Amino acid sequence: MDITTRTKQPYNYAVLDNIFPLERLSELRSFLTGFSGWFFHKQSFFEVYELNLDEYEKSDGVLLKRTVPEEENISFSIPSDCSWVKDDSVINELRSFLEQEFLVPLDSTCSICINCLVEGQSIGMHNDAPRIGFATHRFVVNLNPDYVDSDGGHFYVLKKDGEKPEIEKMIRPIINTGFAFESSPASFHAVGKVKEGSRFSLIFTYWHVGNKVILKQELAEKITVLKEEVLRNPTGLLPLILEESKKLQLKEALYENGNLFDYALELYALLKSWGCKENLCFAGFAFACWNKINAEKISDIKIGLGSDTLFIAEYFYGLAGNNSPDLSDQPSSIQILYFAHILVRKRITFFSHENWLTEKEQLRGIEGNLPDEAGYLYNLIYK
Ligand SMILES: O=C(O)CCC(=O)C(=O)O
Ligand SMILES: [Fe+2]
Repeated sequence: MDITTRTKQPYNYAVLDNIFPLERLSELRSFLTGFSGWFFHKQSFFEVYELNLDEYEKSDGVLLKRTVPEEENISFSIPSDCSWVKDDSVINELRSFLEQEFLVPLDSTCSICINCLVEGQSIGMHNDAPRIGFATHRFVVNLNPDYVDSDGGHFYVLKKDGEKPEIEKMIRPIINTGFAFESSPASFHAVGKVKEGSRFSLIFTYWHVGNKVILKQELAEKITVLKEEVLRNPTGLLPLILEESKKLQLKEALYENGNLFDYALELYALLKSWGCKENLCFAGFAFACWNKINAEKISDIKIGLGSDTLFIAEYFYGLAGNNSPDLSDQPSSIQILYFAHILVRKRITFFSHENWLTEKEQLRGIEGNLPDEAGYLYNLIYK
């Protein structure tokens, strides 16, 4: 494999050549030309035909599509001379490349898919910025022999600081060239309209170990459910807090990519689900509001909260204001609250390797003081 471009600007990416033995890709391309099991995938900014190889399993050398009830009497298979795309050796080699190129640890999961864009189709500008549990790194291999510029379907690396995107680099989707990149809020790219023939690309998708796909269920969905549960049956001080939140218009207050009310309530609900004492859970809620509301309003939210709750919240607020607080000599209640705060923010921020490293460093040594459920998440994200 040859690296023809390698850069961190405007985001981490590499342009590649001679990725696989050419015959392998030529065989795959010939097969795809006559393939009929495509899935039409349309979204606001793109329209493509997709072949999701995750739905296929190796069986006697060929790749067989797992049957789904609605397709009981159709079966799709990919011949043995193309089954190499799902070989562990291929998946592991590309993973190692991405790990070395971008200096990140990647999870064992890999998702593989083939895109086919026919005349008139394109993929509009997007960045694939990873939310919790979403893929973080991708390796795209082009599959088009005899490609000429008039075929269209160029791949564009885009830079978007302000309103107007600029073309940073154009890549022709010529067979055995490729593009590897790290998804982030800056990783804008697009595929121009196909003008002639069909444009195929083979895409390997990977996840950073700190943003594993199961975090969607284990964290994002769980937190949503927990929040709904506490709302359905508000006990203790919660009814009062909900009333105060309305007055404070927490739902209207933006926080990261969400609002302050959701963040505060999720923090409360997560701490509660870990079996934390009510005062610690409320301290979580109070802390979350501290930053965004003015001093007089804080006194409103103080109504009803016990002094120990306020003490924790106030103390924690001071601590969290410090960019890299040393948590190791803090009381365990503060460590737990800090960890919950990091987790809840994950749902409303984008994953980044740098943030993950900082968190890992900050949270070092607190593991033994976490409740079981929190310890499980800690291991899932930082181990
Ligand atoms: O099909 C392609 O060439 C690129 C698709 C894309 O946007 C991606 O893989 O993130
Ligand atoms: Fe993309």
